[in-house]
Amino acid sequence: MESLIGLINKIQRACTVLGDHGGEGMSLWEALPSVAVVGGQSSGKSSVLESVVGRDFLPRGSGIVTRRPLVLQLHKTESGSEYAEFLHAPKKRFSDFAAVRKEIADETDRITGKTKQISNIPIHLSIYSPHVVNLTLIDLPGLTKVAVEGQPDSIVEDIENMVRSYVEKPNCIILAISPANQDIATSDAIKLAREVDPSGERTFGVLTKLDLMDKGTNAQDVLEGRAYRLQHPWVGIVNRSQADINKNVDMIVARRKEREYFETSPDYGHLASRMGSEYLAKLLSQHLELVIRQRIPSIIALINKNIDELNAELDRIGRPIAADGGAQLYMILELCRAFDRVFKEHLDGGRPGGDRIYGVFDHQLPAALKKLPFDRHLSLKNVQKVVTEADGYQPHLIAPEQGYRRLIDGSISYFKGPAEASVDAVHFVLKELVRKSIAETVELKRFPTLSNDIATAANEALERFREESRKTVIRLVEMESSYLTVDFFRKLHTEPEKKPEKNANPSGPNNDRLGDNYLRRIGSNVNAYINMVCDTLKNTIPKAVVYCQVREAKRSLLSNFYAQIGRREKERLSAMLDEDPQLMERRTQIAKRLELYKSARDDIDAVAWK
Ligand SMILES: Nc1nc2c(ncn2[C@@H]2O[C@H](COP(=O)(O)OP(=O)(O)OP(=O)(O)O)[C@@H](O)[C@H]2O)c(=O)[nH]1
Repeated sequence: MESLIGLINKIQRACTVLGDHGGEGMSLWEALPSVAVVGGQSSGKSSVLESVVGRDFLPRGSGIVTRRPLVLQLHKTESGSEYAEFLHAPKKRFSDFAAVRKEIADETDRITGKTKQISNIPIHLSIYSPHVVNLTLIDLPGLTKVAVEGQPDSIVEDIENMVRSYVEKPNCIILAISPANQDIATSDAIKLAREVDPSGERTFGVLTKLDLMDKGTNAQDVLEGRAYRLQHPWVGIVNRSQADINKNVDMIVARRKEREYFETSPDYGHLASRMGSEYLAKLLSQHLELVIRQRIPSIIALINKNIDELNAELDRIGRPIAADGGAQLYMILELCRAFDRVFKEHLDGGRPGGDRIYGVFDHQLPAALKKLPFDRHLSLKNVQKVVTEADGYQPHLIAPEQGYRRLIDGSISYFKGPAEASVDAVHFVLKELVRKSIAETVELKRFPTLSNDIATAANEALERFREESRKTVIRLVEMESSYLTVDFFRKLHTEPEKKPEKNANPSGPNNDRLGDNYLRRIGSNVNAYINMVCDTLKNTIPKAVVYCQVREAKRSLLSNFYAQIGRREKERLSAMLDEDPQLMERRTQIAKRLELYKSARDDIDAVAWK
């Protein structure tokens, strides 16, 4: 049975290491049964604790000495020397209890400063001794009614709130200390206990200073449960008086004297076997064990629930990454592939965005082609200018071959603009899809560095594809200039030329040769040819763009990147898998917690069903 309390001690210590001392959520700490010592200032709390332990070790002084909760874990040893250990200084064994007292005071100041502030972060002290029973007690600051000098006015309320935060937990056993030389109706401890535990099932009433009661009065009414009823019997205590403390009266001696006091007391002799600090310690220990045993199923359930939640969170933020280079490379490749999958889904229609590429071909390109200034380029005036210039000093005899060529070349060069614009438009769609795909690849979320690297590599590749695509579409346009479709012009020749209407053009034959009709015909011939070229390019530019950019993006967006990382050193691979430091910290925390819960579960399994 004793090992049960030891078990809870162990879990409590682990909770403190993890920074779990209650607070938000349902923590393991809060599920563990504990005994909290509550009482007004000078009610005798420290004295009770010390006589339960059988040692002087608590700081004494005026004002609020206890300013942080002290979790006191008593471990019964079979034999050997007595010593104490603090959780915050695990390697140090204290066998001098005066030094323990000093360490408690120093450690209190470490968090609260030398001010008279209070803190709810507990100090953990373990005492190993053959003279104690296994028990965990929490010493809390004494309830007070007024702030003393140097303390903020809020201190009265702050202390009460802190004490309440401990005792209101359903798993807290309340050791309510009241001095017998005060009316029990005015006891701070009873007042608070009644508030948080109205039925009195987890409150143990302790009456101190029985020896200081006025002559002729006694506390039988209280101790026999008539003055204030609790589920558990009241325990009367006689601690060392201030004079005893000053005379350094030994604890063991004090215990003996206390025993004698009850045995010989005319008022309490009949209750002697149920009075005194030794009896109190046994009573608490037994009760604590009982409570722990009752709580085990719910503690296990809580542990399991916490384990499930932590595992779920780990799944969400990702498990820790492997340490060896091969595994890291594998992981990077897997992550790249995950990204690539999402990217392809965008292009292939599984996710939105790929259709915007078709929008470029279906809408942007035709609209740009339509806007080209052919009407200006093939205006009568310009046709005349180009043809005349091309003829030079010797006007053409049959047909203005050079003029045609110049007009056609000039027109075709206009196609470069829309062709390049299509390349750019598709480039930006692809870039945007890369950005989106990275954001949507859940596996990548935890790796900002790798996400960045992938984005850079993908964008570099897209830039290369764009350059290739640009060259190709320009080439397509230039090809149209380099060799004209002969058939088109041959057919023109066979069509009968419309006779100019009589008197329509009264000018001479030379004028007629470059007359409006003649020029208009040249213009419309060129225009018809350009329309044909335009129809061709409207079809071939998308083919070139898809071939050079979209198809390549699907096929080899990260090929260069793969080749690069394949050659990288292990250090650079781990650097690529760098994570958000907060996330890494959180994962470490979760791992620690998981370990605590799992080992607690194992420990409980091992002990509870013996
Ligand atoms: N005669 C006698 N004196 C007692 C008894 N209990 C406590 N005292 C004295 O009462 C004074 C206060 O006792 P503490 O144990 O320091 O009380 P506390 O509740 O811990 O006080 P704070 O830490 O100041 O809140 C000390 O001088 C004790 O010696 C008792 O049962 N009999």
